[in-house]
Amino acid sequence: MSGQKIVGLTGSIGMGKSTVAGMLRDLGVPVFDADAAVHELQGPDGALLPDIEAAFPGTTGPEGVDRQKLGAAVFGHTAELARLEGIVHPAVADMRRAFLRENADAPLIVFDIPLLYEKGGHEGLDAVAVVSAPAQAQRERVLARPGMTVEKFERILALQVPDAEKRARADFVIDTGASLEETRHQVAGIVKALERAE
Ligand SMILES: CC(C)(COP(=O)(O)OP(=O)(O)OC[C@H]1O[C@@H](n2cnc3c(N)ncnc32)[C@H](O)[C@@H]1O)[C@@H](O)C(=O)NCCC(=O)NCCS
Ligand SMILES: Nc1ncnc2c1ncn2[C@@H]1O[C@H](COP(=O)(O)OP(=O)(O)OP(=O)(O)O)[C@@H](O)[C@H]1O
Repeated sequence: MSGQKIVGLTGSIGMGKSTVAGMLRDLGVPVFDADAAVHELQGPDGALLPDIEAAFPGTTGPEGVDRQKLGAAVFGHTAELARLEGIVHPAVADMRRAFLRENADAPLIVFDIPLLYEKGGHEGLDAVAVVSAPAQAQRERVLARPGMTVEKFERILALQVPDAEKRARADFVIDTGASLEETRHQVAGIVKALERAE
């Protein structure tokens, strides 16, 4: 056995997961970013463009997937979202396996998986860390994003396992409701604890 620890990092929309992933990388922890994998697969020359165009005509172009258009086609539409997931998720799983092979020697690695509790993906994880903040902070952060509307935010929230349930199921909760420094401190503490644990 290598003794390597694999930790899942998750959290609902706008909770600060990407920010925490950046803090982990700053500490030298390799982080697999499922969202970045999706962007690569859907970007210019992305491997999934032909399949997505066939399933959702008019949603791709030279720049890759038009995320506004594809989002409008799937968020709030169960069958369409399931169809898109059937195209995207197996390809992401392949990229995750490749990442694991490339980082076989790291004592601690993190899988940043936005939909860990929604779609599964616990297999092979030693622990799960949930990034969380008060609902009001989440709402303000998300609604400040370009292209976001209250309607879209609420549709996405309805698709996600509630924050309270994520917190209850997690091994670690990282609170992003206070300052970035406070969050950085929590992240460093968790990394230390995991690297020490046998
Ligand atoms: C439809 C797409 C193109 C819209 O892109 P857009 O940039 O507008 O939104 P983004 O990806 O940032 O998602 C916004 C929020 O919705 C959530 N969300 C995305 N996909 C899903 C889903 N399948 N189920 C529930 N929530 C989802 C994200 O976690 C995030 O909190 C994109 O979300 C997509 O391809 N989704 C399907 C693939 C998938 O499941 N990705 C999630 C990570 S593996
Ligand atoms: N203490 C904190 N920890 C983390 N993020 C914070 C904190 N305070 C403020 N923020 C801000 O909150 C925002 C969180 O956005 P981020 O992209 O990290 O969220 P996310 O959970 O990855 O979102 P999504 O799931 O929608 O992709 C950032 O703009 C970040 O600067």
